[in-house]
Amino acid sequence: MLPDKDGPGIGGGQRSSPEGEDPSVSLFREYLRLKTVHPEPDYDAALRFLDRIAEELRLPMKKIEVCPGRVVSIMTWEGTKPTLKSILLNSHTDVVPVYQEHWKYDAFSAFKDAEGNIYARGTQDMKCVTIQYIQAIRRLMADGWKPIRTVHLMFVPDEEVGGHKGMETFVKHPEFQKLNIGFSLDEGLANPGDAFTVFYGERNPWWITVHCPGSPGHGSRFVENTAAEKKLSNFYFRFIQREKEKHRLNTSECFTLGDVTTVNMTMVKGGVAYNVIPAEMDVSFDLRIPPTVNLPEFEAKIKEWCTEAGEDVTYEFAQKHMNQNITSTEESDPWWSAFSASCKAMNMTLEKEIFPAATDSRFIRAVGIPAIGFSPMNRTPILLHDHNEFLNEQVFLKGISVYEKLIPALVSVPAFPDEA
Ligand SMILES: CSCC[C@H](NC(C)=O)C(=O)O
Ligand SMILES: [Zn+2]
Ligand SMILES: [Zn+2]
Repeated sequence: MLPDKDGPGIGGGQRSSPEGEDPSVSLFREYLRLKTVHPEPDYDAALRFLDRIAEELRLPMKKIEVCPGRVVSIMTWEGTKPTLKSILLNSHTDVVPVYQEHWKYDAFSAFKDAEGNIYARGTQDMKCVTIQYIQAIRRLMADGWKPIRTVHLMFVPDEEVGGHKGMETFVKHPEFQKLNIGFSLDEGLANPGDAFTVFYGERNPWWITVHCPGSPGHGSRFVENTAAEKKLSNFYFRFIQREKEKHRLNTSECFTLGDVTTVNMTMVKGGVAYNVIPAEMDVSFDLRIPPTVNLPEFEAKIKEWCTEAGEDVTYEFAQKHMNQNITSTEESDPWWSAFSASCKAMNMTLEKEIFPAATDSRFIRAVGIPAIGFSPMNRTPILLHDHNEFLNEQVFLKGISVYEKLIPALVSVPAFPDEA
């Protein structure tokens, strides 16, 4: 017996689904209620939920504990030609914290308003995509369709805190090699217009802390060479004044945020009292650098700005991604051609961009696997990490139909000469 087309199959039964609601929406809302929120995500709840789905779909589920308490789980739908390269459908299970006082509803209640807008942390980033993959697979199974290439649904922890105990470590694991992945899909962003955005690369995240030592003393005196005044501000202005990037972004028609460098001062530390000049001030920056920028040259500039600010000014990295691989979106590329043709057949307009922030796709691309960032949400404001994150149920449901076409298109990419 095949799983039911929409609702849970064996052992399922619709759980607490409001009258008349699409079972896919109910499943989505159930997943949104799991508190996989940092700093202490309830990953066990997510694993129990995913175990149940694997049972319903009758798919084997592999679990690999990449770090203590950090499990990557993989459901595998074996293809009829399992030696061919597989398709990875990746999603992260964690979500970022909320400022509950700024939300209209409880951020973990998955409240649905009269317009069908579902409010919860993770509606856009990226619990929607997880459930859309699952429900598309469920429908394809119910139709009796069989994949040629193997499909892996992967669920990873800790994307929101840099992926060190998640995808970054897992791509180096022998179990990752065994998956024999040829092409990967992962998260993208909503698009407020009619089009859908697809991401073929990402800016490199660099998180830097600059240490500025200085002369201490009494807060009432003229003190030379203080940490804050002479060094920190020197460095900051050198850094920011050289950034003409906002102007470049605003004056070029074809640029999006992913094409320019951004620098933001995000943390300042130092000082013990109003009247004690601190012996050191530390300032941290979040830099995002497009794949076209020469990274060693960029770092040389940072070094120079430090030296100009003061001989003893130093810096250290908390995050330094160096790989600049991008995924081909040439029509001659078989993966892209299958992806874009399938979207065209669904009358979807695609806008190709560099992702302005960072996702786990950067680790996938870094090991040489093509990856596209795509969350099928159009006519939706970009609200990831924001207050009142929501997704409309109709947009969500449309996304399932999109994957129902997209997955068969990707698994049907003919064997490459080296796969035969
Ligand atoms: C650099 S690791 C943190 C990942 C996070 N991703 C997103 C999509 O917000 C970010 O870009 O800040
Ligand atoms: Zn995300
Ligand atoms: Zn996020």
